[in-house]
Amino acid sequence: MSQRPRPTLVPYPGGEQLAPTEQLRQLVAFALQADLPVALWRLPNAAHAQLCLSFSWEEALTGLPPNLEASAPSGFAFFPFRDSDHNPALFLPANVFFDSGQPALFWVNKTGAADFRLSELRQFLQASPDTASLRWHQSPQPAPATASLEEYTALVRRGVAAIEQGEVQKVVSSRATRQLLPPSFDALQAFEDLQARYPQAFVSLVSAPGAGTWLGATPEVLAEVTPEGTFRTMALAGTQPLTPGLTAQKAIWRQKEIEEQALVARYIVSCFKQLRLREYDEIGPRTVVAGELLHLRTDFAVHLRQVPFPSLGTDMLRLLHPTSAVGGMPRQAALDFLQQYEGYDRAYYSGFLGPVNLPQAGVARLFVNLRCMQLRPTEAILYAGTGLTIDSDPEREWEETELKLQTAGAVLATFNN
Ligand SMILES: C=C(O[C@H]1C=CC=C(C(=O)O)[C@@H]1O)C(=O)O
Repeated sequence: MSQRPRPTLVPYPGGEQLAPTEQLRQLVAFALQADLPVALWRLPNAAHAQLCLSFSWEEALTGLPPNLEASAPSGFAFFPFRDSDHNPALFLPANVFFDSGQPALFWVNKTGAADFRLSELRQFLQASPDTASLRWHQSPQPAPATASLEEYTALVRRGVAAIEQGEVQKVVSSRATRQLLPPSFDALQAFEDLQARYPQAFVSLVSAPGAGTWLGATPEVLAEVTPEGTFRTMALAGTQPLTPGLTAQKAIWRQKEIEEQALVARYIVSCFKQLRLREYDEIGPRTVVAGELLHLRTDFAVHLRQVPFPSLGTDMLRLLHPTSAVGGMPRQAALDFLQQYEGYDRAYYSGFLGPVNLPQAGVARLFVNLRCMQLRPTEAILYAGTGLTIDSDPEREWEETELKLQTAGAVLATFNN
């Protein structure tokens, strides 16, 4: 990978007359009509959305998890659950970066075809383009198989049997479901809606040739390197609905969820051990709210300036994905089980995504792609999974997927009204 080029700040043509959401729409419209990849996101608890646009799709095909060091290229990582020709691992180089909190300008990173594309982009923006209908990228893969209640509960029973037989300790089964898009559906409006609904989530909308278009609001950090030089990750597992009157403080957890989450925490500790790192902070497990759900979460932090592990973020990322919150334990046995029995292609669901060195060098924010949907021209494919343990009840696991599907799915209903 090439070194980080220095960004140039460019005034946004006619930006002062436009709302930032309209500017985002224009930049997306440019990317889509030029067949280029684009990513939009809003960080947890942040006020503004950001955008990364690449001037070349070929350059986005990396095949490798991103490098998180400050000297590495800046861009947006979009990684599948399983890297394959069907679902390529992407790293969208940040040829253009736009922060809707600073709408007068955008950044340009000059690599490859940048000069030519930049003048094309300027002309496009100056011409006040019609952005009413956008042709989002569509995955070349067929829509995945969807599991009925009977099929999913059979998968859960199989998972429990594999645990009983000692083949795996925990496995996270999942399913997809298809829902027709309301005629008035608008992906950018849905992206806005998710931001308003879930201020603490990482909200994203990614559209790339070969991968299709994905929208989601995830609560799970996979790997972060903060501006203060701290590496962070979390063990998030165990689910119960946030029913009226219930609060995080009052939640009571069953043995099943406690064990399920403890396995994820133990897996993270085993990754630190593999790297021979002993100095880490561990806080939790605590109950946290994620939309209409509660989870158990343990937070891990490493102060990078106090330990001799300069590439810890990159090394941990390679060890963590896919974590036992989306695959299982032991990792390979759980992944083999899923490959054999899950019966559909997860694609980018339970992969990871987020900005790296963007906008600030040395800062990376990567999240597990949960509570998400794939958008196709007339339908949305929604995805959800549940961690199984020896005590799993199949119908209850189905119910849990139904609840998780509603997190992102809630935005579809707003277009029906
Ligand atoms: C796999 C998902 O959630 C994971 C994260 C939190 C809680 C989980 C659980 O309780 O099973 C899952 O491990 C999903 O949302 O599809």
